[in-house]
Amino acid sequence: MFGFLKKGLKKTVEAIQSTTPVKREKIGRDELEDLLLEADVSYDLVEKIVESLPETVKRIQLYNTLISLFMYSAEKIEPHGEKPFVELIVGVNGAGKTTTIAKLAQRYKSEGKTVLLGAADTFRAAAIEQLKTWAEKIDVPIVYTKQGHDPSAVAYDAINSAKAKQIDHVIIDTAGRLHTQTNLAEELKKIVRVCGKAMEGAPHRKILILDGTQGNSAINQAKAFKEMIDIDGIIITKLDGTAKGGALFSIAEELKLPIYYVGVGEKAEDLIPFDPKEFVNTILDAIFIEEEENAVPSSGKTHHVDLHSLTEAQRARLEALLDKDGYNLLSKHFVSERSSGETYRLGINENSDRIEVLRPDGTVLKAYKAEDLESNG
Ligand SMILES: Nc1nc2c(ncn2[C@@H]2O[C@H](COP(=O)(O)OP(=O)(O)OP(=O)(O)O)[C@@H](O)[C@H]2O)c(=O)[nH]1
Repeated sequence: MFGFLKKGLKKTVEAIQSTTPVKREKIGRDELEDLLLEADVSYDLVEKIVESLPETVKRIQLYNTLISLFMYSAEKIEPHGEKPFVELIVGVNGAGKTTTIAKLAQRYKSEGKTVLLGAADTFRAAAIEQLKTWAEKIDVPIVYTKQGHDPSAVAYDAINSAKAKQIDHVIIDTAGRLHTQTNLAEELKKIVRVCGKAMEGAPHRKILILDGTQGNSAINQAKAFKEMIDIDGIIITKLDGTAKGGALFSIAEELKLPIYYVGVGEKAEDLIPFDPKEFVNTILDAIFIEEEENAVPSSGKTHHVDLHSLTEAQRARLEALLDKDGYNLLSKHFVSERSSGETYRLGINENSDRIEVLRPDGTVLKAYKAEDLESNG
């Protein structure tokens, strides 16, 4: 799971690292302000975050501030009682609604649940076709009608069909645009009412899909949908395609809604549950040296290795082992050894057979199994 979010935040992490290329234990407020803006956290929120922090900020202090922005985190709603569990998906055209519906359906299927789709974006023929294509691809039933027909009727039929067949989940697509905004609001409200008639309590979740590449500019659009119908939570798509991942902080804070999932690619499996802790830590990993590794002294006798004396193969292996960040950090400090007199070192620990990257004070930054380096060396 961790790897998936990391992949989704790759561009955001790169944006942060363009401002702060070397990881550290503390960061100054000004620099922090720059990197948060670079990651598309909204200006007002950046001010608010920075104001609450001291002049130099430690990882744990920033963690506490950032995590509190996600206090509207998602409760895990377990479908309970009567089937089906009905989800209504709303959002503007192009936000990734159709793809996200397919991803959700795929997720439920992989959990052993049955799913039925409702194509209630009857405004555009292409929307119906696109959802039908996905339904076929992931092999789930779909209820649809002709373009221009009543979308509420589709929602009603979808729920009834699922009730009759004892299907676990119904996911209903809706239009992202109609002739006017008022029409859209009326249509969505009507669909909600009709879902409630088909099944008490439905729709169980009204989910807004936001295009992650829009960053903060998606907030006003989200507020408009929130006013139309009472949205329960958000899914942010296309996180992989943007350096604006920091906008998730502003989105969560401004809308006071949980983020259920994030989309990190175009394939059906590229939808991952949003975990605020993992999100904050991935951002912090781009800035700070990992906290739990702080101040762990090296144990045993360490035999230092000269980076420049490694063979090409060992170097390549080391680079793969330490990951780019670790290797770059090591090389950078190693090269500057003579000028600064302080260097991060690579050591082979004779007692534990570990390879250790040591800070200038002798504490361990990272440790790896020695055999991993030697096997290919
Ligand atoms: N990279 C990436 N692309 C995505 C993601 N989610 C959706 N897309 C792409 O975004 C484009 C728009 O997605 P759709 O699902 O067609 O959007 P929509 O909101 O249903 O659009 P309409 O059908 O026009 O309402 C498609 O090319 C998708 O493949 C994601 O998480 N990552």
